[in-house]
Amino acid sequence: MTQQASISGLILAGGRGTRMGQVDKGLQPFRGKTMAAHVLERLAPQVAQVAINANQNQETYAALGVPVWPDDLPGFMGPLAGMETGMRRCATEYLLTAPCDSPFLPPDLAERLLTALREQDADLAFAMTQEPGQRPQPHPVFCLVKASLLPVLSAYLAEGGRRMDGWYTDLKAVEVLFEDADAFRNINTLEELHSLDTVRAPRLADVTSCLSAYDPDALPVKDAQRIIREFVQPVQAVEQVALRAALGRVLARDIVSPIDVPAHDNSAMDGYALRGADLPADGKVRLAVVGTVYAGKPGTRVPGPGECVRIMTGGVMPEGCDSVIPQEFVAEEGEGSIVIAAGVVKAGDNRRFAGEDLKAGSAALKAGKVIRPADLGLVASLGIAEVPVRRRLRVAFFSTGDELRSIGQQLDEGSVYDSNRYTIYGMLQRLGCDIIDMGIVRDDPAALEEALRSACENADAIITSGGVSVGAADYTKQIMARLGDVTFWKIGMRPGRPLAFGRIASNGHSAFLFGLPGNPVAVMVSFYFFAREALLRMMGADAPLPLLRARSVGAIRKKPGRTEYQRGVLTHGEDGMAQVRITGSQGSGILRSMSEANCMVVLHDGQGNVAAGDMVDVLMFEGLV
Ligand SMILES: Nc1nc2c(c(=O)[nH]1)N[C@H]1C(S)=C(S)[C@@H](COP(=O)(O)OP(=O)(O)OC[C@H]3O[C@@H](n4cnc5c(N)ncnc54)[C@H](O)[C@@H]3O)O[C@H]1N2
Ligand code: MOO
Ligand SMILES: [Mg+2]
Repeated sequence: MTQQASISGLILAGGRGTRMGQVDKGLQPFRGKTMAAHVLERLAPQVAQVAINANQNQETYAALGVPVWPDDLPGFMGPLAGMETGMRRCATEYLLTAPCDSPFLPPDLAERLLTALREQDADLAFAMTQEPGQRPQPHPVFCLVKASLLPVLSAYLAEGGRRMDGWYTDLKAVEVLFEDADAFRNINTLEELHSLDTVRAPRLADVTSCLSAYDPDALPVKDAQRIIREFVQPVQAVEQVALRAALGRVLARDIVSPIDVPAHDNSAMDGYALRGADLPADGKVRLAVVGTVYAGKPGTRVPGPGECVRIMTGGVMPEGCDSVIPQEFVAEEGEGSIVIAAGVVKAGDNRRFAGEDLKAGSAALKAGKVIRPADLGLVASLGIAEVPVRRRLRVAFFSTGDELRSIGQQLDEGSVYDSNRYTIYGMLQRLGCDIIDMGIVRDDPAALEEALRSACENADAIITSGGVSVGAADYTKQIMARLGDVTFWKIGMRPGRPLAFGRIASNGHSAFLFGLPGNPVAVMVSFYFFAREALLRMMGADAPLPLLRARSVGAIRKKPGRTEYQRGVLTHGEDGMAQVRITGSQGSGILRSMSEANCMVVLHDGQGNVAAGDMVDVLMFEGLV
């Protein structure tokens, strides 16, 4: 959907929440965030900017990253006072209001209200729904209004008017019918809020029940990936950032080109612009040179038949010219004229067309793209200074295990330095997440519970390592299961067999959880093949894992029935073909062979032993986010 540049959004959160027992409605937790955050996520993509009208807890609202405006008028006059403030303060032609307790508002609200308002030349437009067999239900708080009507509303309030549908009796208002009545549903009581929260959130069992054969103790890699993919949900919040700051971020909306690129037909060569009709069929032709065009300095002279213009690469094609002969192909360059031989260039050669790179109105970049250097250049070529990106994903992580020591601590008998927190840090950093490193957590139920709860309350996703297999001192699984909807898998793969996955909740916040196995190579493999895609999905990105094909230098032993990931080094053979050899020992605790590798060989479920010379799939580490 396109952003409506002429509309400001205003979330009405100025009430006192009497029906919710004096709590601030907009700040009530609902499916992992506040209600106001849900409304903001839905409204922001539809308008140029959003503000929140709130008369209490303003700092908490401001943390959502948008301006907070209290009522300009005193005395809690209700939603109209919020609207009045919005109309006074907004910098656009129109204001669109939505209440803070309507987390399902339609994604095309702004577009449809604006279309109706303009088509019917009205002053304001608001939503209306009609359920079968019932009266039409107007929703005047979902209202698009001309900001210039402020004096009308102010006068109504000054006379003591308070009704949402009372102030516009002398104005032209249009009602716009929306099909989905649920989209306008507001949540008035805490019970309603909680019941929706539990009823609507998908449960793991709903997802796993779609698989024809589901065995958590022997789950194929593809099934685990599918369950994870279907269960996680993207964060919705969008922020505008300066172009350079968008590198590595996920584009939230399509970038539509406002101009043709290039803007004019121009020359692809330094040479002479001419009329194709003047090119000789045989022999030679002499053309008079009547001017010079530099890039950025168009000529004024329109060459006639038998004439040409000296032109530089990028120079605007003069009117009437459709071809360019590069200067080195000109047979003779004389005083004020050139000679061209037949067959050197054809009519139309070396001319670049306006809009051949991008046409005005076409999507230059699609939402979901992770922005790379070429994309920065492309957006710059359109003259666009800021781009909408999804907010960064917050990921908390910690290691579990009593044997772990942090760098700087004494390595006493039987202990090991914690390396997983460093590999996980590196992998998350490459994905562009905001990371919260929570250190090492002891194998102690209270400590684990506290760490998981705190992670859950502060992050969108949690990554832990260790404690997900069957060991005696592992409380991790118990606590995870207690805090939410978590399942424990044995995946048909090596390394990385045990994996915990699900969602946990604490104090109204929820977060997706990836409990990765403790072994240092297993943790990386599980991250790359499960967590990576899920986190990218949560970031709103579309970034599939590209596998290459390479010839295996040696034979590889492989059991059919499970996926094996072997560390490899990819080079090029004498014939120029990609070839891969396995690094030494493949034990799942041997990090050195992971560090020496530049790729992983992926041997799929059905595959058996690989003979030297067979082709295999390979995942390159370089360039992997
Ligand atoms: N009887 C069975 N034993 C094991 C099974 C099994 O199915 N049955 N699975 C094995 C597999 S496969 C793996 S992988 C590991 C995973 O175990 P946990 O996730 O419970 O991890 P831990 O027991 O805590 O640790 C395993 C191993 O990794 C070292 N480790 C842990 N965290 C770190 C860290 N942050 N930095 C460095 N090294 C770490 C830890 O010291 C252990 O050596 O279970 C197998 N056992
Ligand atoms: O598969 Mo474990 O994950 O061998 O190390
Ligand atoms: Mg263990």
